[in-house]
Amino acid sequence: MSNFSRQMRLSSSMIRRLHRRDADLSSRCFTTTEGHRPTIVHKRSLDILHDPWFNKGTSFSMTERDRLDLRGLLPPNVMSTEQQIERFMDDLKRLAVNARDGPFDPYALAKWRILNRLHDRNETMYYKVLIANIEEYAPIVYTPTVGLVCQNYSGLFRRPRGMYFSAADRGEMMSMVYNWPADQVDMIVVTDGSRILGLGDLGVQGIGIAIGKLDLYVAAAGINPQRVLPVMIDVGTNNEKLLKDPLYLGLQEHRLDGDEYITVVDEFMEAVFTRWPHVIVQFEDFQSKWAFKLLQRYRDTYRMFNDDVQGTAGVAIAGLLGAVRAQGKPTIDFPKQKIVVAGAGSAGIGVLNAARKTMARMLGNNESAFESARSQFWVVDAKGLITEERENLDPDALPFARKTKEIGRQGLKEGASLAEVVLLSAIASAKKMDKLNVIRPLAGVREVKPDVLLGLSAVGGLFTKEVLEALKASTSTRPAIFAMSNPTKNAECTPEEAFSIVGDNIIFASGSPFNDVDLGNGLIGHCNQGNNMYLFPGIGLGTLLSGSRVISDGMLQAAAECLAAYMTEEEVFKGVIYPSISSIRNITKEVAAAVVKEAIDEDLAEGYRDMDPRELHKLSQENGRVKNLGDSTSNEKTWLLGMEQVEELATYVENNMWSPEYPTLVYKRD
Ligand SMILES: NC(=O)c1ccc[n+]([C@@H]2O[C@H](COP(=O)([O-])OP(=O)(O)OC[C@H]3O[C@@H](n4cnc5c(N)ncnc54)[C@H](O)[C@@H]3O)[C@@H](O)[C@H]2O)c1
Ligand SMILES: O=C(O)C[C@H](O)C(=O)O
Ligand SMILES: [Mg+2]
Repeated sequence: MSNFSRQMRLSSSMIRRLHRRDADLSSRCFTTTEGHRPTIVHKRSLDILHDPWFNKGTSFSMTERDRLDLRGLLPPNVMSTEQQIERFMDDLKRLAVNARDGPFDPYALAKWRILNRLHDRNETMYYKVLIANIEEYAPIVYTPTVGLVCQNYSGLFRRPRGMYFSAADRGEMMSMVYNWPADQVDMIVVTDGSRILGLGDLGVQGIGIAIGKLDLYVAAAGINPQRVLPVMIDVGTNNEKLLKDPLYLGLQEHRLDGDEYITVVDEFMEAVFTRWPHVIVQFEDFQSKWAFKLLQRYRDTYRMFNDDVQGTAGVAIAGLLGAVRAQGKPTIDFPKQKIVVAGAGSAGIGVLNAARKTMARMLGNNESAFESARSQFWVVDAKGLITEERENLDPDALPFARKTKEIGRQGLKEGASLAEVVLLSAIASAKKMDKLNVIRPLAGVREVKPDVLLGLSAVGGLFTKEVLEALKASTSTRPAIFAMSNPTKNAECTPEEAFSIVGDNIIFASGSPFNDVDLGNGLIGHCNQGNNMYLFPGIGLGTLLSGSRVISDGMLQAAAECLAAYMTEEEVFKGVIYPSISSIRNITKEVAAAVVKEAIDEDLAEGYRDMDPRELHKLSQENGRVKNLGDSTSNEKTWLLGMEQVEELATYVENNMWSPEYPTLVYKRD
């Protein structure tokens, strides 16, 4: 029996519940003076939802949803009209509240609503506005405002966007997927809402993040908006507030777990790849417990990747290499960097694995190189420093657990606080440097510190004054602070705090956008945005245009290298380690070209539309890219800055990017 047919067995209690609710609602809400006489409609599916005469939004009963091909096009919870009005009124009143995230924009949510209405009315115009003003509006349609949107989604929900596959749809997904009106879908971003940015479990409301990511796919990667599909897999929520909220739009059950959970996601994958065999699925904001498992489960069979694990890793590597260059050192000095990472979830572990691999490759790519690279990291999670003494240690974090022997020598212990680790890892690194006869000022232990402090903890303000003070005593010529957690209020520290406490000469990056800091005397403390938005659109586009069946480690590595090489020496020296978002379309084009090139080199490229693999191969031969990161003889020239342009491929990519222009329309009878 296939996975799919195994799931044909619906949860009967769930069905009974939904039908009971249907019956209640239809008797409550739709008895009019016209009695029960039905209205004949000549439309189905989205055409009904987009027609103000017939649309009932979340009030369509389950039987109507089935009859009118609406299943999956609405959040699963059927609402009464009273509930719909209550949601609307709550939202209307919320306008009076200063709805903002972070200190910047008190009108962020209002701007989102206006843009969203334009999105509903006229997609071409919406993307024209977004692309032309990407610096101003990316923070509205994407991080950080998208976090606020997800938190308030029940109130903000108007016209549905995307598809909802719920636990109650088990056994139905293969047919439901045909309710989506587009015959071609290139990109799906799917979430189960279990870890939305740093805001935790937001259940069905997490659909907002899939919508925001796909907005960037259209704006940055030029994916045709008619071929993107945001998806919410609603397997319930463990958010007690949402479970009790009568206006919540999702399934009000605790999350499915174990095999039950996996069979739902399996069925979804089977359904979408059956209807759209060439689609690419980006997994987004799954709690780490599932993020790694699902990635391992699907990555060799399907065209998929996990943005939080793999996209973030690439962006972090590019930034870490930028920080090395900003110190005036060659990138091959990266393996000497001492890095403290706060957060060992899907993002933190993704970054650690990629950084360790990159170091090991630079050191010769053998076992001792891997071992040596391991000792460059100190990892702190909610329970403090991770060591091999930790009980029930997550297997994904195990490779980074410090050894008992080492921590004894370093004066550290299992569970040591972040401030202790920042201070004491610095001492350890000083001792090692001493042994290596590297001259470092050792006047007092506080004089030495790690080179990098990187936060992916989702804990706002984690880099306290004490932690930053500890970092201040660094011997690094230019310590780097990556406060990568989102949204704004979850950032581990602000750039103001970092520059004012640690000093003007630091490198600073944050996941959400902050303004640069005026350091006085005409000096600017640059705030970089270290966000996976610089990579995921190019990874998706490159995969699409190469026609690769899978997304290999090499393709991800090529994307990261391309981003790292994007910045000039002059820029990194000024502390600018990531590009401006205003050039995101160009960056994405370059990243996509690098991904296509790698797919060709690995013999994975199967072509796209008229471009067959042979043609692609010819294009990539036009001018090759020197790629030498893994070479033990690599030096600055052959790695990174020796990366040649893949111009022909970049032109191929550019020619396949959609731009928002009105097409001429003509009418043709079916
Ligand atoms: N900038 C980016 O591009 C980017 C990309 C992915 C994730 N993120 C952000 O990173 C954060 C984490 O994402 P995730 O998927 O890894 O989440 P997660 O829930 O899987 O992991 C969070 C980790 O932080 C640890 N943690 C909690 N409290 C801590 C504390 N006081 N000190 C140290 N560690 C602590 C937890 O133990 C866990 O290991 C989120 O805020 C997310 O928005 C940013
Ligand atoms: O969504 C973002 O802004 C980045 C990242 O995917 C996150 O989960 O925080
Ligand atoms: Mg994410």
